[in-house]
Amino acid sequence: MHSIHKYTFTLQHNTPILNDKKKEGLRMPSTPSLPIIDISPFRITPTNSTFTPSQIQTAHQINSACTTHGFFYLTHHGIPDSKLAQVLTLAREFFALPLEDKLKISRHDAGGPEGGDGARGYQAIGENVTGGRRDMHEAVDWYREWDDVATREKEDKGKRTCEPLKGTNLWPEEPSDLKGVYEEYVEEVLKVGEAVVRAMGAALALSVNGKENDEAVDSEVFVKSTDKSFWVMRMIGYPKLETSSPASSSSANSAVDSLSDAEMSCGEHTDYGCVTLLLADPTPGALQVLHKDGTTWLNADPIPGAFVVNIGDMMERWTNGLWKSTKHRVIHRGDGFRVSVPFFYEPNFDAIIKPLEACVKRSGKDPIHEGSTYGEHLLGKVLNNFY
Ligand SMILES: N=C(N)NCCCC[C@H](N)C(=O)O
Ligand SMILES: O=C(O)CCC(=O)C(=O)O
Ligand SMILES: [Fe+2]
Repeated sequence: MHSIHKYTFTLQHNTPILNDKKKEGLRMPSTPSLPIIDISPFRITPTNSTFTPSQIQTAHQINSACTTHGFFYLTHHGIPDSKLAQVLTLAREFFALPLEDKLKISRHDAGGPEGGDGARGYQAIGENVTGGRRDMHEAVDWYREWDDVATREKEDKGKRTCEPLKGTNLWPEEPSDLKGVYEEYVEEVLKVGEAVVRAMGAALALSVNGKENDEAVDSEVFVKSTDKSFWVMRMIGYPKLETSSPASSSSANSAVDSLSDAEMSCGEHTDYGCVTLLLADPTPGALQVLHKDGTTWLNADPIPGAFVVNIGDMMERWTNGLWKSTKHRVIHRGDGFRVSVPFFYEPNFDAIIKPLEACVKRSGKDPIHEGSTYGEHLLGKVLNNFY
């Protein structure tokens, strides 16, 4: 297949980024790249509880990817390339509009029934914060409509306020076809998310069950907890960072880590929920993934037609750390304006997430969390996300 050849070519250029300034110019020995996983065996809802050989193969690949990197490429997901291209083109067209037009869907007009600041809507450059520092990107966030959240009556018992997540999604008038295309995209990508968490359930069951555990993992556990996924879709625009530092070279290998005040397109973070399905334009070197060694950053350059997938905090909690929500960041010093559209396939807002008993045993560690709802975790994050 000609496409395989293309993938191999791309991955050979997935070289580690050096952190130590003194090593600048040297090349590290090649570090394993992110794996490529074909999800097609899990796109069909199972009719019985046994896995096919191709499902078992995919499940093993997922277990290995989630154990080592927490990141992988996903192919054969069923969304046509033309649709992916259209989503990115519309994002680019939106961000090219004058600021005053983009502010027509500002998040400052979106919060809850009373209006005011919310998490839904447009966020201008410098408004997003990661790790206490401003990010150099602009974005629009859409969430599952709040009216769909099943058991929200538990809210506001003096402990939390869901206000920032209430309100309705804000859609731009221009480009005029953005809303229709994106709403259709949400439907399609939700199915991909479901296939991925079904495969992850299988992966966990196959790797954990039958290994001196009293309890087994229910391979459908993630599907059940995401059947009303409180998803988030972000449309992000990244201007090229100014290369103000002398250490910065033309490549992504600049010793940016030694410059504690270096500008970030998006500072290092983990994602919050289950599974992130990232669609990004072809700009190389921008998205960087922290290697297991804790110091080396790997480029997660896009592969045409594939999603970059990573697991979030709730997966780490469920598996009691067997799988890690890996840190990543964006430093865009490449050419042009970069756009990406991550889709966060998350648990239901009120799903209680605690370490699975079988995973606790398998990990040989105490439970890493006592359990709480995904909504609580999300609110704790969202409230610190804006300047
Ligand atoms: N749902 C997710 N992952 N949204 C994007 C998170 C980007 C990092 C965020 N500013 C933070 O500080 O966590
Ligand atoms: O734009 C990207 O490549 C990744 C963005 C990201 O990590 C996020 O929004 O959580
Ligand atoms: Fe992220």
